[in-house]
Amino acid sequence: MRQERWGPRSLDLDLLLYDDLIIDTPTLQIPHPRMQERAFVLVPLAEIAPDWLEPISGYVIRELVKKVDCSDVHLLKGS
Ligand SMILES: Nc1ncnc2c1ncn2[C@@H]1O[C@H](COP(=O)(O)OP(=O)(O)OP(=O)(O)O)[C@@H](O)[C@H]1O
Ligand SMILES: Nc1nc2c(c(=O)[nH]1)N=C(CO)CN2
Repeated sequence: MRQERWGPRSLDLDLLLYDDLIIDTPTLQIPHPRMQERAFVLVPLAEIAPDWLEPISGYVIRELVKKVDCSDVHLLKGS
């Protein structure tokens, strides 16, 4: 539970992609509408699924990650 939008909460699950489906309902949007602008989503996603097509933009993840500023996303030391 959390008190404010984008504030701390115990668990946050965001569904990013499901195959090449596009779903747009009041309670579920897939692809996640803000994934394209989020380096903290795209950088790790590009590690595991670089060739996955984001069906709204028509770009694969390895291309989307190049379009955002990734300077704040770092691997933790030792990983
Ligand atoms: N792809 C999706 N993944 C997760 N929740 C979704 C998705 N599409 C729609 N929702 C809806 O969004 C609600 C969660 O909204 P919430 O305000 O917690 O977003 P958030 O995770 O804080 O921010 P953001 O959506 O920007 O990552 C869920 O209750 C769900 O109905
Ligand atoms: N760094 C970071 N920023 C966010 C995150 C998140 O998981 N990490 N989740 C958000 C809403 O889902 C919004 N902003």
